[in-house]
Amino acid sequence: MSDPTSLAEVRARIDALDGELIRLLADRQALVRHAAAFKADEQAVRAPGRVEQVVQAARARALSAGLSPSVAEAVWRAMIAAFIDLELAEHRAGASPGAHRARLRRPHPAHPSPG
Ligand SMILES: O=C(O)C(=O)C[C@]1(C(=O)O)C=C[C@H](O)C=C1
Repeated sequence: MSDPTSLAEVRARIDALDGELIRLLADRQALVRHAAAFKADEQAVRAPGRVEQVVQAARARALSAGLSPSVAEAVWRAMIAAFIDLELAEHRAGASPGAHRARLRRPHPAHPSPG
């Protein structure tokens, strides 16, 4: 990666990377929602053993990619916590990923779609 020559360039490159991260996170979210549909209860949704496995894998990958392992761990723990909240909400609603998408497409009562 070439060195940026101004703060504006740094920020433009960060914005571009954020766009890629958002696309990747949307793909990850779709998989997480499918995972929720295979789980029987809240304990299975939380899966603390799996969380530790994913975090340790992120630390190891970070190390070989030149990313600080502690930054990777903090980011992964925050991301997984958010996905667990999403899975729990889906579980409590008793919804499949398809049903959830249908719910998301429905206009919010406070913000009806125009026309
Ligand atoms: O692996 C799972 O079971 C997931 O639901 C994915 C995921 C994750 O975001 O990596 C989310 C919630 C936890 O249960 C564990 C891991």
